[in-house]
Amino acid sequence: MSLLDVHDLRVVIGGRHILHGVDLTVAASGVTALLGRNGAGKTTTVRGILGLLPRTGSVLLDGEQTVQLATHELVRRGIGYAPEDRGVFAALTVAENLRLAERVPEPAYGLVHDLFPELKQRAQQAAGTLSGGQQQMVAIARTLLNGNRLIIADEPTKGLAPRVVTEVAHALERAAEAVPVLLVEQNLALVRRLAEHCAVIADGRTAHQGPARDLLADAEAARRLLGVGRHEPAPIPEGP
Ligand SMILES: Nc1ncnc2c1ncn2[C@@H]1O[C@H](COP(=O)(O)OP(=O)(O)OP(=O)(O)O)[C@@H](O)[C@H]1O
Repeated sequence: MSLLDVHDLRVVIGGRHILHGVDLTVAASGVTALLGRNGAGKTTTVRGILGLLPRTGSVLLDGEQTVQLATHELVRRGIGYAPEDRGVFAALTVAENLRLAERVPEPAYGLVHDLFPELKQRAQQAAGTLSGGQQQMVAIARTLLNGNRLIIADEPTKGLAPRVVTEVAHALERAAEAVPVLLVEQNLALVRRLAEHCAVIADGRTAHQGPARDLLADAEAARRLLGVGRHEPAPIPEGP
């Protein structure tokens, strides 16, 4: 079953056609990975889905057309977004960052503190003094507060040390038990561990969709679509 069905998504920026027809199905549970080489159009796809860029095509959320909706309406309909730059307010505390994200009368702090006990311990710490991994946890935690139907996480492990990648992977794995996740990711070890389904974008269109396991097991396809294969990343340990 699918939660989000994107068909023929197109985005033009400054007269340049960035997306030429992206098709993407996000499963109603677990993690769906959005893959592609640098500059393929992954972030533009996410920003198009969220209405942060002018777009055409079809974006069905639970069967309902949303491509005409503004971003704040999509947020109200339950799409949570952890952007690539994390969007954390550095001068505010962890607690203040979370409070600013509250949209519902009873935010799910129980779930957030269960998944990220460190954020409870660091509630009064300025978010700018957190490590990259901890800031990423704030970004993911914000998406979990409001009972969202879908979380979109854009390269949550980018620039993080391997040990921290493991922590974020574990957090995402647990988050996906509560809410379906669309995960933009270049780290194939993380995709292998977390994602059941995947879509690959190349040059602004969908080049492949299917079970993540099948793509990662096909070295020739992975090399052709993702430019990887000879330097397999080390597996991410279970944990922590
Ligand atoms: N605001 C913009 N103005 C002009 N070109 C843009 C803009 N945003 C993205 N692009 C171009 O669109 C293409 C796709 O960019 P996008 O950021 O979606 O790729 P990506 O797959 O997310 O890449 P990465 O993995 O490097 O983040 C790139 O060629 C990029 O230079």
